[in-house]
Amino acid sequence: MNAIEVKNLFFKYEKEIILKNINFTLKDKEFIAIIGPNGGGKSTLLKLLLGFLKPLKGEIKIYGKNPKENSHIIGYVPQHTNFNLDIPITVFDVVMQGRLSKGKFFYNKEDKEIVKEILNNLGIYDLKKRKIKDLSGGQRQKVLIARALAIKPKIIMMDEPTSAIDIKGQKEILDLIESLDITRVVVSHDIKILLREVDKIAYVNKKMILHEGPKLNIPKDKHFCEVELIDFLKVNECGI
Ligand SMILES: Nc1ncnc2c1ncn2[C@@H]1O[C@H](COP(=O)(O)OP(=O)(O)OP(=O)(O)O)[C@@H](O)[C@H]1O
Repeated sequence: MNAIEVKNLFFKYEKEIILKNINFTLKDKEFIAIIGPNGGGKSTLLKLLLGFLKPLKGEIKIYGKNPKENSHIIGYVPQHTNFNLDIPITVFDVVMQGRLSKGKFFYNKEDKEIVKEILNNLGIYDLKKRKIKDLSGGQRQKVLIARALAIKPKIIMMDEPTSAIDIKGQKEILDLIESLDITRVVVSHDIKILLREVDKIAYVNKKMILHEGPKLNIPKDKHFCEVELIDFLKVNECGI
């Protein structure tokens, strides 16, 4: 069974069509990067995959079901810059939200162990008592990834995970995403993601241009260079 199946997907907010005839599939544990210009429809596509928006036409299946029916296996990482820093909440509490999001108000010993293990795996165990507002952008992003992983998802969807983070933090976040042994959908402005072990690249600008692995070699891939991506990369040759 495919992790994601999108067939003939169309979407519009008001009159203007935002996404037109989008088709793609993603297998279990694959990694897709969704790139494209501002306003091209990347976040809208992510919201459709998450079940936050309904297609105008077409079909989306996440592990064989509608996104809403399978929301318990979808981890979502919003942009860390949207985090409300006025709430004096600790790292542990934020990550624990991932265990409590199924109508459960109290955590048990097992939940605590799961959260501890994730904090350890992500190298942020020492931050567990720190307030979110006192963390760097990169640390905050790791906490949001940890929260998404706490639901034990089969698939994780991330919106601009490296935005507003310094270069060292960006590398750490990309390393972390690469190391995850689950299906990954990452919307990004950051073309460095193209140099990572992605299985597919979707360039979204109303329509989608899909590039598939097995191993991507963007600079040498003439076909991909010739399409709109070259404008996006803002270079004359398709080097990154
Ligand atoms: N809630 C909304 N109502 C109406 N139009 C919207 C809404 N959200 C987004 N749009 C419009 O839909 C288009 C696609 O927006 P979207 O946020 O999906 O693009 P994006 O590729 O994620 O852009 P960016 O890279 O700037 O985040 C844009 O023209 C945007 O103005």
